[in-house]
Amino acid sequence: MHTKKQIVLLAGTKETRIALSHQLQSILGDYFHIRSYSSEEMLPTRLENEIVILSSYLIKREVAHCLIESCRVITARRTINYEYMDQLLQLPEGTDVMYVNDFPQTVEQSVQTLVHLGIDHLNYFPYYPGIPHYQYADIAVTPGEMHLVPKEVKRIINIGVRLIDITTISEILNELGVLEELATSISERFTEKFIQLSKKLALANQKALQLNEHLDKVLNGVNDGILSFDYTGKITVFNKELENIFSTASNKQAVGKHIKQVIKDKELLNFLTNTESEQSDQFFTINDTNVMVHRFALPAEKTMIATFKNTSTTISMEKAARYELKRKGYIGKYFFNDIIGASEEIVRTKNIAKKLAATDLSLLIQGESGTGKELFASSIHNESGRKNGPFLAVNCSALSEDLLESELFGYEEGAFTGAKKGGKQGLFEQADGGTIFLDEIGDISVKLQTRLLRVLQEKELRRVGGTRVLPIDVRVISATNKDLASDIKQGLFREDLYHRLNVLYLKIPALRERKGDIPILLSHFLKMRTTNKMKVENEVVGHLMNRSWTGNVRELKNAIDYMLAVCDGEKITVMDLPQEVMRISGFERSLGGDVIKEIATTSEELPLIAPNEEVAIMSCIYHNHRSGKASSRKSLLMDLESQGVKLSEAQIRLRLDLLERKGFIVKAKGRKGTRLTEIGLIFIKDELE
Ligand SMILES: Nc1ncnc2c1ncn2[C@@H]1O[C@H](COP(=O)(O)OP(=O)(O)OP(=O)(O)O)[C@@H](O)[C@H]1O
Repeated sequence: MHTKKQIVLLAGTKETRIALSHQLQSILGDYFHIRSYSSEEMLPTRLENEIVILSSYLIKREVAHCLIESCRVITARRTINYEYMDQLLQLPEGTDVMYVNDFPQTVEQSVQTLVHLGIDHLNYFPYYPGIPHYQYADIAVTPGEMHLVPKEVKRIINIGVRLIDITTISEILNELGVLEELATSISERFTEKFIQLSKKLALANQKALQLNEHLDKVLNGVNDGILSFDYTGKITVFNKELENIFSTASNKQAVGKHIKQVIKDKELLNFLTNTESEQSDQFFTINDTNVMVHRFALPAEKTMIATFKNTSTTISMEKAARYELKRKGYIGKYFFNDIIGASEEIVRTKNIAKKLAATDLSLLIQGESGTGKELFASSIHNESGRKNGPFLAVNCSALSEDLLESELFGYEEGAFTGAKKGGKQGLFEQADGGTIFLDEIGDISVKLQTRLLRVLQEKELRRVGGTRVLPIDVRVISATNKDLASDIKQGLFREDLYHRLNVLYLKIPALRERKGDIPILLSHFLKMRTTNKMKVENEVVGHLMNRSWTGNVRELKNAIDYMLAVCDGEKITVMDLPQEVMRISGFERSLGGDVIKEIATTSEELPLIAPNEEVAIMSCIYHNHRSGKASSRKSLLMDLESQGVKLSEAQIRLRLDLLERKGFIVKAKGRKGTRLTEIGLIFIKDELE
């Protein structure tokens, strides 16, 4: 049997032994048997008559004891492993790197080899264990000696163990007497390696080109102008939008030029190039286009970047976004100007509300039903920093607990039977970046209170049936007409939630506390509802003023709508008042003469009964009624006189007419005389008590 000739490889470390024996195996393995040892592991005791290859002259002394003179020793010259060179070639020109190896000599040799091979675009700083001083760099390059790299280094490039060079390989082949035979295939093998490396680099280059083209498209596709230039002032990016703003012929022509050749506006140039200034945004008008310029530096790249935002496009984009919100109904309809009233109470409340709008804190609005809580919530949103975001109003008492939960927090697909495919966004998610108005918050169940508390605390939510946690940025304005403090005492409302909602507090005054606003609200709602110039009888205003308006402005608005519907022509008379207004206003009389004068310009001059006269007449009719007598004008004249109220018969007739219009009495001719109605009876009994 033909036995293969042997070669022995002696190396210092195990890693070198493996790498070099692998290299020799791939070249000579078909012809020779290769044994390998390292001094780090175990060396053979004695080598005789062998062809021995030493990995480096540095190990000569270490291995001398096992080499007999009869051995033919070849010390390998080593070179870098081309397979990994692409990593170095891809580093930008002038990059600082530390070159790390085990000894000063190996470091020096390797760096020299790299430079000779043309990999000379990097700044190499030597490093080996025990080096007295060294220059630090973020990147370390090492031929497999990763463990020697200082810890603080950010990136390590392993270029692999240095391999035996082609001259040593030739020497070995020569020694073995096979140089002629194998020279061609071996040099082809080396060439193949170079081709592989070139291929790798070409591919990387191609990828970089593709990426560049892609980035070019992205830069030219964006709506903003983008400019970048290096610290010498050379323009590196000048996108299409910028070409439009500056009306330059082609953005390609600007790239490579000095910034001063392209931008002539001194103030803009100064803003872009002044590295001392901390200001990063400034407004400019360039060729009639208003732009907001934002600049920032990339110090590591020695580059300045500036973006140019066309403000009119931004405004129309904002308008489009607002339109979209409006289409969905997610917009605050009311502004502070829509809150009508000149009373001290409402003016003060509006002033406080404007201040609260400037903050981003949760707010609890308290007020009776119909006082305008939603009006205030919407106005606060529209005056706040969130005004361009959505405003969503939810009436918490209008929905069942489960429905309200899924409406507020949304749900994932399959959360419950009937859940929509793909799940559903909740109102909180849809209000992101804006304000959610939770009306009638006092009506939500304890379960929902707990969920809401979590959302307010964590500023994130989980949809019903979901595990994903979604961050949310929503200002919560809640409102109630309940006394939440007493609900807390009774355990109906969580105190911790109350404090979260009630960071800020606003109380809206009831309409009866600011009756002076009634005539203004009346004329406002009339203007809103009709283009006709309506006349209103003074007495109507008197009745409106007398009522306590438990339903507040909403109730007043409804009453006005009613009167407009039933009135004849362009005049609202006392006959048009809704019955309940008539009935109750009798109890709550606090007629203000001034107010009547205010509205008098648009109303018919109708005399009113002075309150004392009204009560006097009504009490006379009442006494007659109790003793079963009818009241005639004549008897009333005498009865009134005895009470010290002096009125002529004609004056009494006029007043009786008015009392009849109010629904307090019914006049009949003859024996029946004037009688009290049910309402009249209630009124006078109440007055006399
Ligand atoms: N000061 C005001 N000026 C003009 N309109 C008002 C004013 N206050 C309330 N309104 C009107 O009254 C109606 C009720 O207002 P809003 O819905 O804001 O009251 P609310 O307090 O939120 O009621 P609820 O407690 O029933 O939810 C609305 O039509 C609103 O436009």
